[in-house]
Amino acid sequence: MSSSGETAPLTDLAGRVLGGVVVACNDQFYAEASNLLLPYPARFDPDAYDAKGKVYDGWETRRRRTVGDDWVVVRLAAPGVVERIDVDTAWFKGNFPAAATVHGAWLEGFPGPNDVWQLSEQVWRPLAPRTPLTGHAVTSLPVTPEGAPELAGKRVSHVRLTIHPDGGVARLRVWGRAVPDPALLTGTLDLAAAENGGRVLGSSDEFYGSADHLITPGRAATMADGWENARRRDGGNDWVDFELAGAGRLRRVEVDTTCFVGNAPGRVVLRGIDARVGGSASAARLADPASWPVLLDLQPQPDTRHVLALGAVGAPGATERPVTHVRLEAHPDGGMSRLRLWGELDDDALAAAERRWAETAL
Ligand SMILES: NC(=O)NC(NC(N)=O)C(=O)[O-]
Repeated sequence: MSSSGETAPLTDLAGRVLGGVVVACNDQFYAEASNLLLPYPARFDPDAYDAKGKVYDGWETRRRRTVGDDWVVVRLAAPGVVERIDVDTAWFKGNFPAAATVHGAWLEGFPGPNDVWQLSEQVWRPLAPRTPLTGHAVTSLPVTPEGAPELAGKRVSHVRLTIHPDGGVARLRVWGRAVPDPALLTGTLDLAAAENGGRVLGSSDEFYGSADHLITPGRAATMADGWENARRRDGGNDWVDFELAGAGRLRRVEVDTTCFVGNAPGRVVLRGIDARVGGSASAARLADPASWPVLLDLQPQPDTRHVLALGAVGAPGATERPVTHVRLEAHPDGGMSRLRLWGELDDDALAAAERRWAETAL
């Protein structure tokens, strides 16, 4: 899922689909903290009760009878610079927290729940100051130099949401830009993958499913886990634009229509450009993706993972030209579960990733 604010689209770095995970929390008596990261909007069944009480789709702690606050720690799917945090109290109307505070930390390795409990308070730096919440509403907490004097513009691996003093939160979204470890960007990798720094810049239509799903890890379990537009009736075609992890040459392409049985595209076209080339003309070229050179023109099968050597089936020269941006066209419409663009970063793109890693270190 991406969020387009006033700037370029952001990635939900905590999202479960991408690989975010709850590492620890101090209480989840009524409802499990892992629900915070689910991709779909919180559900509510007015008649659902269990042995503990009302069933909620979110994280809910018990009513505190001691001084203190409740907290949850989330490992981000990819390290990144956080720009905004959304705290969604959907359906928590008489039991939402009075306020929330968010901290971030850079934690090496893969600390487990016991490690997190033992962390010194000093490792947690403010990301968003204490902010009042309201019931059944999303409160957006921007990360600003004032509210996050140490972390604005810096990468974190974990965030901690503190609720004051207790209550329920349906969803937590941590919007930002992934900053992958450059040590993981060598060799042949998926240059479109969100965890490698690729992102969706825009799409024609996400009526049934987010285009961000195309670049998440693993394979789709159901059609809900893919990109799906509505049936198109105007003679045009649907599309998704991607910015890659950096400039690179593509070798292999994976066009995965798994789970799209009666609604896969009739034809898939991939186009790509190197936005670094062309000087002042490059902005105009970037703005006109329908004119980018074709890399691949394919008639895919439904419900099939097509793994293709671009040198063999792609357009002439498709593996020779570096690309920074790719457009996926679905003709005339239709859904897909994943798009993988395997290749190598150019030396200068890898050097840029190394600089970004260094600049964003705390
Ligand atoms: N009706 C409720 O939601 N009550 C309590 N919560 C649950 N889950 O039952 C509470 O105290 O917040």
